Amino acid sequence: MNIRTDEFSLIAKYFQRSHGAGDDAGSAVSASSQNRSRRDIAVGIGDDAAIVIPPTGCGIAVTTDTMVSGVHFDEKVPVDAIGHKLVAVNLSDLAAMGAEPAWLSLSCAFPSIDENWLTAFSRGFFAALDYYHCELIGGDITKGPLTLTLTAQGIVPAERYLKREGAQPGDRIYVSGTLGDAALALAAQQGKVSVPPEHMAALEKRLFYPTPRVALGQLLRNQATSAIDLSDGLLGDIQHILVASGVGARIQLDTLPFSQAFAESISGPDGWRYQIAGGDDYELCFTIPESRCGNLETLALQAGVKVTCVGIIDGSRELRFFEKNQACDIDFHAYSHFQGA
Ligand SMILES: Nc1ncnc2c1ncn2[C@@H]1O[C@H](COP(=O)(O)OP(=O)(O)OP(=O)(O)O)[C@@H](O)[C@H]1O
Ligand SMILES: Cc1ncc(C[n+]2csc(CCOP(=O)(O)O)c2C)c(N)n1
Ligand SMILES: [Mg+2]
Repeated sequence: MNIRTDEFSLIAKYFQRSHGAGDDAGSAVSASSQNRSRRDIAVGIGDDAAIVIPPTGCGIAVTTDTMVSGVHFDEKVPVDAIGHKLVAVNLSDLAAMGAEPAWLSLSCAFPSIDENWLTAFSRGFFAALDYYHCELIGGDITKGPLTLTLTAQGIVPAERYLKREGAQPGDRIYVSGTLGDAALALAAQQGKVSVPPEHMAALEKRLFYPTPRVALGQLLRNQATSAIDLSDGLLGDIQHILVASGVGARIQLDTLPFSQAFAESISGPDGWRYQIAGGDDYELCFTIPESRCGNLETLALQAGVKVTCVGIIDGSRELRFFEKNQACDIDFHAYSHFQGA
């Protein structure tokens, strides 16, 4: 008797680990015999809920991010990149807490079943998941407008997680990597700005395949006083640190890190809009006492990314921007879903 409905065969074919993404659903094995890469999963896909066994003395960081067609991606995005980015944006939030990614749950709404789309999506999704040694432990599939929601759980030693709260006057403000590439790529795709064609691929790579700063986040557990990941743009996201910590900040716009492709595409004040207000960077912003800055850049490079000091925390409770120590007025806003709605 064939007891499968369409949803179950889709799960078996595209989301159940042991089958490999895109394999034939007919080769399904029971959930209990899955070859899981993690030993801390007692019950994975296939039961009413998953059961995970966290290490003793650790906290679990839990985060959720949704990606909606037309809002977070459009037809210009390669489908495997949608899978990659869904993992990356969630792991970026875990990185900002100093957590080690572990278990993921995926909820999907599909308007119809497109097997080519599912094959490409699951390829990007599982490649990212394997890279970060995470496991998909469950999810949900329904019919509806294309919407993908991932819940990620990560392990963090109790009391050693990072928070938005904790920045102190005098702390230096750092960002990882470079800012603005993804937002510039999106603006170029939308015809709002023109970019030299030879740089478009490098900029789009940052939009399509962001890199969550997972190793850096864990390294900062012993160093940073506060941290956040940059999804809406530094201008908006740093405000969350300032409000949570009850402090202010001065940012030096001329110190914001940029890629070569960005520098050769746009410069000066025109670029700041993309660097601080475009969003989609998925870099970390964190604060650290000056006394701990000495070997920070070397440590960060060991974690695979450069970090750059872009400002200082003060007691003003205001966010102010400077260019070469001259105050600058900023008349734009970070990314917001309901702006003007
Ligand atoms: N619908 C909701 N119900 C309860 N809490 C929510 C809801 N939406 C967001 N939050 C919580 O509000 C806080 C800020 O959420 P937000 O989605 O802005 O996080 P973020 O990390 O700044 O952005 P991103 O969505 O890019 O990860 C988080 O603690 C989040 O868990
Ligand atoms: C087609 C398309 N339109 C707009 C954007 C830009 N964008 C969408 S959501 C978001 C902030 C983070 O989202 P959230 O706060 O929901 O995590 C940004 C910067 C995009 N990437 N693709
Ligand atoms: Mg975040």
